[in-house]
Amino acid sequence: MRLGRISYVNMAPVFHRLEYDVEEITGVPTALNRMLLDGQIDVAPISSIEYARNADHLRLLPRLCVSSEGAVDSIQLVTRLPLGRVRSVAVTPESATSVVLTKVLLPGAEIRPFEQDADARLLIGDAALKSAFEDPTPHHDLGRLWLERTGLPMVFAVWAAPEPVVEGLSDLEHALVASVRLARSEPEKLAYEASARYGYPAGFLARYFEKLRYSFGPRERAGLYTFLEMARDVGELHHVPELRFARDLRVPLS
Ligand SMILES: C=C(O[C@@H]1C=C(C(=O)O)C=C[C@H]1O)C(=O)O
Repeated sequence: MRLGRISYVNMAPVFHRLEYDVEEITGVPTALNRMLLDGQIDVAPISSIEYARNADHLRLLPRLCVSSEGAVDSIQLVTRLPLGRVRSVAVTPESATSVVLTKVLLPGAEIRPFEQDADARLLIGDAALKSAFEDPTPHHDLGRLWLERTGLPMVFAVWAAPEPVVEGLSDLEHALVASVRLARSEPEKLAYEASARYGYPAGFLARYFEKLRYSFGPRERAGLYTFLEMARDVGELHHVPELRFARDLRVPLS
């Protein structure tokens, strides 16, 4: 099975002790989004907005997502201006969901390619973590702004598989969930190993992993639907799809 892996430290808990035979295909979110839709990967964590745009031929893993309830640390809008005065945002090419989240939260701002000058810059993943750690310019955490606006968690990524789904998908999901559980039960080991691999201080990473959520429960699903409705309202989605899960395929047709 070809399994996508986001090239950021946010995947460390999911792959902490993954006991399943997979070929790992690593990339930034927009690269994994494209590879999954092109059929080069069997299952991957992809940007939640990209799932919604292609929901009619994808199935979701029901137990996993990448979300936060409040500050996430790794999705940052960096600007010297007060947010209310930001008229343009240069966005990282690695993100799909957070670009739309920026449009939802700052509907008046123009979105520009990363290379261009703008009032603010949108960073995600390890670049956002590093910037929040090193750059004294004010950073606005989009997970926190989303919670203040809606009272809900923000779902950045979901695990999706193209239909017909690859065999063994629910066993893989079980193995991913077991890895996250084990990671949660030994947070120091997780933080030290992730620190050795990704190069951030272990204590800093331990705090980061506490903010990230991987279980895809009712509150996360409510947060996702709310985000998709708001994405539709700003013209970034034609319609809000039903969330269709891989598990549903097990129900016998009769
Ligand atoms: C929390 C994160 O969420 C990421 C944000 C994504 C996006 O904006 O499209 C996609 C995948 C997630 O890994 C992060 O990587 O920092």
